[in-house]
Amino acid sequence: MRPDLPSLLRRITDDAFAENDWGAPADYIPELARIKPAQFGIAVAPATGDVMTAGDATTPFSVQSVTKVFTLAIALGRSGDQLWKRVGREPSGRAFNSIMQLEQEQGRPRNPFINAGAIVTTDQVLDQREPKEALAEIVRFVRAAAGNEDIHINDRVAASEAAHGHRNAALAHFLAAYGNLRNTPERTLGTYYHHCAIEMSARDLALAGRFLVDAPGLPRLISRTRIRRINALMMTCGHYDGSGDFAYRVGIPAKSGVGGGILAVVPGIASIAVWSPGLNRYGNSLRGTHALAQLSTAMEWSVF
Ligand SMILES: NC(=O)CC[C@H](N)C(=O)O
Repeated sequence: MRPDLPSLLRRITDDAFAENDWGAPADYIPELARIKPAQFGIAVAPATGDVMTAGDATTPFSVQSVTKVFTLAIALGRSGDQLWKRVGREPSGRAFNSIMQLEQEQGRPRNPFINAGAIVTTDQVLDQREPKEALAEIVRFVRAAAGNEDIHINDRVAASEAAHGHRNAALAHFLAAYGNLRNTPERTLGTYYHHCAIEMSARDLALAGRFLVDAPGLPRLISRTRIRRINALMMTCGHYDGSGDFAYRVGIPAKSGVGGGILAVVPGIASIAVWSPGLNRYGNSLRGTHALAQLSTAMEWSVF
């Protein structure tokens, strides 16, 4: 028998706080490095009924790479399958910020969820517009999905990343060298850092993820075909070189970010967000991954 969800969320949260090993926050973005690791929040937004939360579920955090899901939806909405000429749909088997593969594969990133692929997606969303117009579109989309007009970009986090963004700058320049960037590396990177610096709580993120659940009555921001495809990419590529292990342990489409957030989707059933800022060796939330494994096992939510 499946357990009662609110008490399961409380139990998962108690288990997280009983642990000693929280992992380490991202150290290459100074504004994120100083966040206390021992924090944990979880939220489940079911297809029908109210959102349920436990732990630090209303504390805002930097969603970082989780925004790649939203920018992908927007890029596909603006230019459809044209995007796939510039970026692939295969797992990379490499770290999110790997440079080597991009050179080997002549500037066409493996997928839209590694940094190189997300920089291309951002460039596509930017089109020939001013960065602030593209950012306004991204923030509007996220606010509409979450139903919260207060969601915003933390400029300090964006500036902190820009000041230390040598690897991303290298990736953007590689892309430009292979003719796979339409805007200057500086403009595209500035836009990319700012959308990565969107801040919201686990509760808001779970609500924002409902557009990928595909159930009657939920906000319909993109077509069903696109929902299915974005979920497929989240399943295969959402955790970088940890994607196989995540599918094995959790078994649902999900996207992580170095701010410690993970957005996960149980198709037709619920959107889930967890946040715990300490990361595992793949750069994915350590306690967050563990919590999702507990939740999907107890609820029998694995799609397999
Ligand atoms: N995995 C992540 O969340 C990485 C996002 C971060 N902004 C970066 O570009 O490095």
